[in-house]
Amino acid sequence: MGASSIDSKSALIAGGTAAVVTYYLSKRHFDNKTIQLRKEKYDRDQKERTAQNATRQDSGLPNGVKLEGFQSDNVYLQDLEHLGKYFASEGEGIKNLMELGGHHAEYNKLIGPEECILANIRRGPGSTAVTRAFVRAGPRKELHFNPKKVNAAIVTCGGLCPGLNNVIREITRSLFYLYGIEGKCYGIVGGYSGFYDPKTPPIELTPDTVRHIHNKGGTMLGSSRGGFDIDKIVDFIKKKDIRQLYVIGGDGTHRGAFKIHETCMELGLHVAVAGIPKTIDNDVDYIDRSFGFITSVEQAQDAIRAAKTEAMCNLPNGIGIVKLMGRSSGFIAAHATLGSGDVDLCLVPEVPIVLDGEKGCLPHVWERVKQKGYAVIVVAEGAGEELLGESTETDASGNKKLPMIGEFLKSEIGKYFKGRGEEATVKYIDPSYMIRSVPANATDSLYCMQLGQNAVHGTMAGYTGFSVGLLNNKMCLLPIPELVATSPRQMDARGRTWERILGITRQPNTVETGKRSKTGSILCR
Ligand SMILES: Nc1ncnc2c1ncn2[C@@H]1O[C@H](COP(=O)(O)OP(=O)(O)O)[C@@H](O)[C@H]1O
Ligand SMILES: O=P(O)(O)OC[C@H]1O[C@](O)(COP(=O)(O)O)[C@@H](O)[C@@H]1O
Ligand SMILES: [Mg+2]
Repeated sequence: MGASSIDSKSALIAGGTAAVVTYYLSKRHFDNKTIQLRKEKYDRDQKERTAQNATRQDSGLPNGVKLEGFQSDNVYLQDLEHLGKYFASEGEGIKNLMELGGHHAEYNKLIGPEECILANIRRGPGSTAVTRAFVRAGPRKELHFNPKKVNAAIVTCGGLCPGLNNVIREITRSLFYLYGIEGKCYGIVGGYSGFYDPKTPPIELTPDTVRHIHNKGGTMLGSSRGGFDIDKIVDFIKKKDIRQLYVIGGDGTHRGAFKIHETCMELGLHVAVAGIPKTIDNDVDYIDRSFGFITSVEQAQDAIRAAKTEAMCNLPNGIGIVKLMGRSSGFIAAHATLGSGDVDLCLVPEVPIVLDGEKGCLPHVWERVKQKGYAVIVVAEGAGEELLGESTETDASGNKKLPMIGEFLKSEIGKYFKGRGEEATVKYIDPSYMIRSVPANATDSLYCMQLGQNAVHGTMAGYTGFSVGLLNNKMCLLPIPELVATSPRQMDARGRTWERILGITRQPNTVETGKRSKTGSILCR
């Protein structure tokens, strides 16, 4: 293949007429000239996107391309990277199994271009009705990949979360059963380092090997922090001829996934990278909630019930403290408090802790104990940094280590009661790892199933650099850079959730006037 025909093809692709070009891309890897041209086009696209977004933001409009034909809204569809811009489709002429009927229902709906999910569904008097929108998830008529040629890999990274196995299972089953891939599906063992660590070689995933895993907590693949070596990861992708990579993890993992996507594009590797947001902290922005979150809230309520029993039965002045996970956001603590209805004090990273005085939490606890004989406290692990100071230590992924807020509270409550001439009987419960290592409940199992299937629909259609999630209760595909830009998200300390907490616990509100939460996503509730 001569350089001139490569040039003319690239020019045609750049001109948007890729469909009429007869491609030579039967070869898996490309010569340097092709790679350079593709990289240049990718860089140009990126620059253009950034410039357009900056202009839109300056004029107060959301990012994305304005969709015409919407009667009552100005809808700006978020740009999603599609491999068809840089590579020929390998799926031409192959019918989507969804369309073929057979054991798939014929009434399956195939998603058309420009079908989208509106990000902002709130409207009020005088609303300007301008909204961003995300690509609707689901099976497409056009396949980008030929299932015969697809090798895939799945990796789980970061902390555990209920539902990881369900997602692994559903991706695997969708690849083999919905699309009939004929290549291999590799399970990368122990997080990103499993791409290259000889001590943890990949395993082969098939519908048989994943058959029973959805009933178990944890991840059959194992997970880890740290250990992201882009060159070695890409070496694996090349060596095993991987076309689709599924990365299950939180904000850190997604940053890594996007680097893999960008590197693949720069090297001319025909690979779709999909993320599936995993975080029991629920701190990935935009999505309604992350999988496993509801299960962990449910588990947290068992701990709160235990704390209440301990507090009620241990005299004098019984107080139960439950510490829950939530590094920079208190979603688990807040939702467990709301669901339980038995909590007298809820402390989260988004709202400063005041110990004493008019707005102090210690006098509040004293009051509640005096009123009903006991009190229950829920505290998120990341709360109270303003009191205890920020740690300079980090874990292998660079996440800050957290001060011992639970133990600190226990000691301060003891001192406060002593200061007022009484003993407090404080029972401290830290159920963290018991909460995130359980199997997914029914709601999360259903969610994981949808996530797994839609991740595969997305890659099969040729989308890349995307993540999948529920937005306003509809499944959609989100560009990873958007997702990580405002993650980890926090609760809005002036929002409805915190207002409800104050209603339930009747604790003093310590949110400073005028203070906004750190992340400002319009969707952060
Ligand atoms: N900015 C980043 N770029 C590349 N990889 C990253 C980045 N941040 C984290 N990672 C990798 O992602 C994995 C999980 O990250 P971590 O922060 O521990 O969990 P989570 O993805 O749940 O936030 C780790 O292997 C870590 O090395
Ligand atoms: O002890 P580990 O395994 O590092 O996990 C603790 C952390 O994991 C989490 O549950 C989730 O963190 P990630 O979403 O970053 O994986 C945090 O709430 C908690 O601080
Ligand atoms: Mg994280």
